[in-house]
Amino acid sequence: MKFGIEFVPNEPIYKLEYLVRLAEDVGFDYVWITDHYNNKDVYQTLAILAESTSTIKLGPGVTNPYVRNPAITAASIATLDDLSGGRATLGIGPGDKATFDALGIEWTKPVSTIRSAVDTFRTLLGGDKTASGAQLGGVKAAQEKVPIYQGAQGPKMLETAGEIADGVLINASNPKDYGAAIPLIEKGAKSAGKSLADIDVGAYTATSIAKDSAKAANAAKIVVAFIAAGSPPPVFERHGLPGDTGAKFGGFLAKGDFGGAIGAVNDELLDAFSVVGTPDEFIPKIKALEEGGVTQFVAGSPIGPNKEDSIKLLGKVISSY
Ligand SMILES: C[C@H](OP(=O)(O)OC[C@@H](O)[C@@H](O)[C@@H](O)Cn1c2nc(=O)[nH]c(=O)c-2cc2ccc(O)cc21)C(=O)N[C@@H](CCC(=O)N[C@@H](CCC(=O)O)C(=O)O)C(=O)O
Repeated sequence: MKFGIEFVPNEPIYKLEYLVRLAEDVGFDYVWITDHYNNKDVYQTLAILAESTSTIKLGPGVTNPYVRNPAITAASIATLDDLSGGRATLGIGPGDKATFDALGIEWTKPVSTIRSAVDTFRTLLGGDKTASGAQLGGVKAAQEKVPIYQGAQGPKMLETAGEIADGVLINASNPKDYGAAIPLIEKGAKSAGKSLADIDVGAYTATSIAKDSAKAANAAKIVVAFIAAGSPPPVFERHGLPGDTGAKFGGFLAKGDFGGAIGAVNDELLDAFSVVGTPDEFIPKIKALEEGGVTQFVAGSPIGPNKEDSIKLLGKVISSY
């Protein structure tokens, strides 16, 4: 099992730099930096992280092909790869509606747009010219092939990821979600003459680890409330949750009733939408994901009540895994 960690670049860069160096020291293999227009710029953040680390692989987790032209993303990734001595990875997803509404960008044909963007990345990062004549001249990726991961949830996106990407990052924390996703990824891989073994299946989980189980659970509740509010009905069905779960949490959050939302998160919801607990409680949960076909466990927000302590505890999990 590989281990990744996710950070949202919305805190002082020196703090993020410290936490990522700590993650590298305790044994994480990947760091993924989220990309939303209203946070710090993902590539400037990654450049700083590249300078202050030496082994951890790093990249956007995930950017999208709408806010930046794919050729600009390819140049940014080639620059990151150059800066980091060949440690760049590229996480690409269809982006989210809230972003495009706020920026007045039309969100059309996400599957075809991702497909075309990945084709452009592979052409430019490989040093070739696109059909429209774009070519990277002043910057070249350090490594032969920058791995491209696709952020995906929907069935078509999952199948596309299996077909065209080297890895997939799935916003899900429970083995039941991978039971549904993996056959689609495998179908896509096979359609491209690959096998599931060629795809790094990343579980982009809502993680919260602490020495005290209850404190770990409490730190995850608000994140679980947002995930529940944004999940489609088939997900609730898969987890045996009431069909109105999304509307219930959507209602709390729309009113700004975060206390009500947190109070309504029970153990069933925590189990469905997060990985929480003490280090000893974490190991069997990661094992269950691995048995379900996950090959990279990504510790996503909130990570725990105290990020620094939780990264150290995750280091214990990694070293004993
Ligand atoms: C578009 C959407 O795909 P999805 O994979 O479910 O998208 C949900 C999320 O993955 C997407 O919003 C991501 O960008 C969210 N996301 C992030 N989004 C961000 O904006 N920033 C981030 O940092 C970020 C991180 C992240 C990490 C992991 C992860 O899994 C997702 C992450 C969807 O609806 N897909 C459906 C329908 C696809 C569709 O629209 N099909 C049409 C059009 C087909 C065509 O495009 O040609 C059709 O069939 O006609 C499907 O896959 O079946």
